[in-house]
Amino acid sequence: MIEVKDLTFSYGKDKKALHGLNFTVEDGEIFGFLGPNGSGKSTTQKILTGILKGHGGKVSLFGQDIASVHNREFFQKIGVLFEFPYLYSNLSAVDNLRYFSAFYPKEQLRDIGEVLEKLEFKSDFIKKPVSSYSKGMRQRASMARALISNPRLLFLDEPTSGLDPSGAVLFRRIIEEERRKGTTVFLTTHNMLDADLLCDRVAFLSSGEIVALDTPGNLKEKNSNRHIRIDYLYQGKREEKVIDIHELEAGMSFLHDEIISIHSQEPTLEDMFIQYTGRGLS
Ligand SMILES: Nc1ncnc2c1ncn2[C@@H]1O[C@H](COP(=O)(O)OP(=O)(O)OP(=O)(O)O)[C@@H](O)[C@H]1O
Repeated sequence: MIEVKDLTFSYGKDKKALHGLNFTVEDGEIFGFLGPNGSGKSTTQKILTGILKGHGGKVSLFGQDIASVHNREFFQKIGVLFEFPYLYSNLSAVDNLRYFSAFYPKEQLRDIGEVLEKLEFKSDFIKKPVSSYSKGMRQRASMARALISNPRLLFLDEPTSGLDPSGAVLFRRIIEEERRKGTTVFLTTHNMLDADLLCDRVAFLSSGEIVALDTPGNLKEKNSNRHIRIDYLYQGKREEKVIDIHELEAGMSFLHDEIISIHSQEPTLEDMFIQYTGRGLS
């Protein structure tokens, strides 16, 4: 679906933002693109969606080189939810969606009411201007804009930002539903939970370079120290012990009266990111 080969980009003469990225995103995959501020995520996303011109290397979407496509049909297959505001703030959610729907063939469109309902959009706000919405309602309207055209490829930038926990769960469910339908998703995020729960594979970006690319499970497993923490009671006192997972096969060979809990100390995706890049995600 997406093929990126030796992708470079410079802002002006001396500001090199991307240093030769190589990756592919398969059809129907949720691909996570993770990196701290300034690592080059937006630059990559803008190149992939045709907003930013003048890159080096090759970027193909749907088997076509992005540098040589100019037709509307190509971009009609793409849906985007970007962080910068791209809704008309003086229009309501419905009027925004009606306006943007006009750019797509009728048979491709979803029903505006159904999409807003799926996103649990509060009905009192449907006709109020976007400028009066909370961040969460704005995010729902933006997601509706991304989904209204039934895209085959979705670019989502921080989709759960500004949502409360139940809103984030709802959005993750919707993104998974899209995957089940066969939609390919390119997800840019700082949110490690989203990346871990949703992504088939993730790329870690640092200073314009991909420093790791694999499934979240493999990234954690490859680097796991395979330790287990045991909390237990001995002679009326609470104690804690960290043992290697293989020691467990010999049983609980230390003195104890009662085991309280056992936790595997698997690294998180964020631990892995820090290990690969030496930096956190903020
Ligand atoms: N318009 C611009 N002019 C000059 N330099 C830019 C411009 N936009 C981005 N850069 C630089 O390019 C590099 C990559 O920036 P980019 O915005 O792609 O990073 P990012 O990972 O998306 O960061 P964030 O998480 O803050 O959005 C940074 O060093 C940034 O300062």
